[in-house]
Amino acid sequence: MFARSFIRQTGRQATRAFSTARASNNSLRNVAFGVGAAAALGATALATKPVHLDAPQSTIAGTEGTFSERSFVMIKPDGVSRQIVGKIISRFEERGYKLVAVKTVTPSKELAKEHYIDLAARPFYPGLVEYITSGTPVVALVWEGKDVIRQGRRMVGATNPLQSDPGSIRGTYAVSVGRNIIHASDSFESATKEIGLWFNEKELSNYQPIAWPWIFSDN
Ligand SMILES: Nc1ncnc2c1ncn2[C@@H]1O[C@H](COP(=O)(O)OP(=O)(O)OP(=O)(O)O)[C@@H](O)[C@H]1O
Repeated sequence: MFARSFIRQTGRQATRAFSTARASNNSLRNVAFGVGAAAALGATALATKPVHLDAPQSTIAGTEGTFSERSFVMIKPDGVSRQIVGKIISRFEERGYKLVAVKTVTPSKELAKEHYIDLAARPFYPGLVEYITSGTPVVALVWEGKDVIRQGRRMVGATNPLQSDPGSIRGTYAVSVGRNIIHASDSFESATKEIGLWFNEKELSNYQPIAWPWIFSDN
């Protein structure tokens, strides 16, 4: 009962939170669009049916800004080789995030290059591809929950572990920027690209963790 009402409530809250966040940005544009639309549809349309330009984005990364948001996280070969996979997974589980997919992958050069394609012009790119394709596998993960992309990045810490907060994953386990243990999506667009690159839809699970009402409810 509690869980069921939570699911209904979280859906409403997510919608509400999303509408609030978007409302201020979009109100002027909506008014402008609404006036144009009203001319086309007749004045009644403007009075009774608000027109929204930006619907929440829904992709393989869930719906941005809601409880279904997903992030792609990868434990890199150094994390696997150092046998801290369980510790890293525990951090996300203990925070309350839902594990939606997990697998070990020994990435091909093509996959590693595509994953880091935005960095192709950087001098460290060839070494980065070598590192990710060393032959030791990575652990590819998808996590789901409220604000998981932003919070995931905070939990991972700054790119250079010497600048990562001490409590973060990189700040706890890493020292060198070239061996920084873990990757996490940095935006909804990146999460969409990365989850789609490493997983197909059928590999992503859909279930309700029993503790979620205790983790995500707002009063
Ligand atoms: N100066 C560097 N020397 C060597 N490797 C680097 C350097 N800068 C970044 N890298 C590697 O490239 C990865 C991608 O760099 P990016 O700038 O996208 O940081 P990030 O988003 O924190 O990292 P990631 O994408 O792995 O989560 C880093 O995690 C690190 O492994």
